[in-house]
Amino acid sequence: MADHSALEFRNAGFHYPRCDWVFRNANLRIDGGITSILGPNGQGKTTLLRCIAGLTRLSEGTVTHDAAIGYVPQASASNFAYSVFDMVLMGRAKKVSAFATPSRADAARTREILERVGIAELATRSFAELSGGQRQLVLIARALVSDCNFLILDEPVSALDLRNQARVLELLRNLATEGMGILLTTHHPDHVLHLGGRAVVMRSVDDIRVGSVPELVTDDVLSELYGIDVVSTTVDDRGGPRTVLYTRYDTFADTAPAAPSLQKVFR
Ligand SMILES: Nc1ncnc2c1ncn2[C@@H]1O[C@H](COP(=O)(O)OP(=O)(O)OP(=O)(O)O)[C@@H](O)[C@H]1O
Repeated sequence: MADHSALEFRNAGFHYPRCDWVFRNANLRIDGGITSILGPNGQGKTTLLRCIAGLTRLSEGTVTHDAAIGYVPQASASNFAYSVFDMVLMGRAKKVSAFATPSRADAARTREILERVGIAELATRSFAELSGGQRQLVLIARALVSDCNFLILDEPVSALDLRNQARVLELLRNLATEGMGILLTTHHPDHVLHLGGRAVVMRSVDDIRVGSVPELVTDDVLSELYGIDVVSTTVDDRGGPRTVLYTRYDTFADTAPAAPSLQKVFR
């Protein structure tokens, strides 16, 4: 698996028809390893991902990459009556020539990935009848079976219970160790600390920062980004001291969202 793929935005901007810019003047380089995108609701995380994956065309600027991208959308309700096995097998479509049927090797790879994602027992179930969390795991499997080398995931754990969140985080870390590039959006800064690597912080239309997680994902940045007090503390974990985040939910009413003073935090 290649470990040198990079995604690059130059002077990139996007707006929906007859709407304001979602982002503009974005210059970002995202290398292999794990990169997590943080930003408030509606800031443009999904739009940015879709532009990087080539599913949505930029309004200005360029996006370049040399990666085979696997895209995992947010899991949503579905009427697809396909079995889970067939849904995942469809991820092989690019590998199967037109009018050909999937080979034994395609089916074997599908079984292997179902095992790896921990959903082998769902193989014969109808995708339409799955829970949101189960669907999310199936969509991850469908991207992986394409043998991509850069996985782009939109809120991959948003519908998952704690154990399945841990399962997906572990899977992403292992894939990154094997050389897969990982780019994800999340509303869980604690997951970003756990994953390490790099972060993209979407602060405003023309203020998108990239940096290492320790440098960028700090109390001050998070508090100003979400407009609520977030404090980090150190706990003794089995592996030694670990930084964890504590959100002071009771500060909701007295904290202004996204204060302009964020500039000083980034300086
Ligand atoms: N099809 C569309 N047409 C017009 N505006 C859109 C469309 N899709 C999204 N938007 C707007 O673009 C902005 C960015 O949306 P996007 O879904 O990328 O944000 P996000 O950061 O992923 O949000 P969330 O965290 O809530 O998932 C929002 O203001 C949203 O209302």
